[in-house]
Amino acid sequence: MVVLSVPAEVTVILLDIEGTTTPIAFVKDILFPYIKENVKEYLQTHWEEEECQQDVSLLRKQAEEDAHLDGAVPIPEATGDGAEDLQQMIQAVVDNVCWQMSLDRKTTALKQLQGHMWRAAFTAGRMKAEFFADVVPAVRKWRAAGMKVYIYSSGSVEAQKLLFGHSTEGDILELVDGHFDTKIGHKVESESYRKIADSIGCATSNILFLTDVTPEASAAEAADVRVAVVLRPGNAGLTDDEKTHYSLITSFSDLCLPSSP
Ligand SMILES: CSCCC(=O)C(=O)COP(=O)(O)O
Ligand SMILES: [Mg+2]
Repeated sequence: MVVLSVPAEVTVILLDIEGTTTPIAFVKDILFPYIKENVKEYLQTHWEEEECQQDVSLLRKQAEEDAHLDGAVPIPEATGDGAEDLQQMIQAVVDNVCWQMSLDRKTTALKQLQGHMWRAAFTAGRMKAEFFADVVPAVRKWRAAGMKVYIYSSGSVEAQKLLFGHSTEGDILELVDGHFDTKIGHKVESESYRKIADSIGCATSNILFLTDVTPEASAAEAADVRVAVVLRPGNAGLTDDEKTHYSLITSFSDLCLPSSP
């Protein structure tokens, strides 16, 4: 059943991942536990590698910014003083990552490390990303109708590509015209949506953003982006005011493009 007519000026559909294309349960029960269970071993194995050192530097910088927060975990600078010092530092990174994850923080530092850790699991075929059944058919239809489809997730661009490249629907990366993450700005800040429009080369009013998170919808709307809030099994409930204010869909097939019958 069609419940939302896409405004004629919309040429770009911008998709959130968790709670929109992909069940929250997949992220919370599979992706995130993988990090918590493997972060220590990952750091011990990859510590000497340039990529891992860059991840640790970014986490340390984030920890400095977070110093004022309750329960924040500092990451000391390396003293180069033996194996014990190294193990202490690795433990501090582990504790910092677990603390950030306990708050479901969306920092670029955390998301970058997570993306690098998931790479091994996805490329080895040990993990496949789940997508709601309506997602792939709808995206194919939108693209056939001339729409561009972009992703904007707090998950790093690298992690996004892993999910789309290794999904239960196969490699569906080719269905996406481009990816944005928190490097362009946070999803609850309107400026991020203006920058995304600039980067795509369109007006914000040409974009329809689909998300499950109302503070993200509100930030996008303030930037004159068209918005629909996606209701999926397992998503957080909406207040009555939010239900009245936002266009709501429960499936991508609820969207009717201007030229659709
Ligand atoms: C795309 S990586 C996995 C999901 C993730 O880490 C995350 O933070 C999801 O954020 P979203 O903005 O897609 O809700
Ligand atoms: Mg989401």
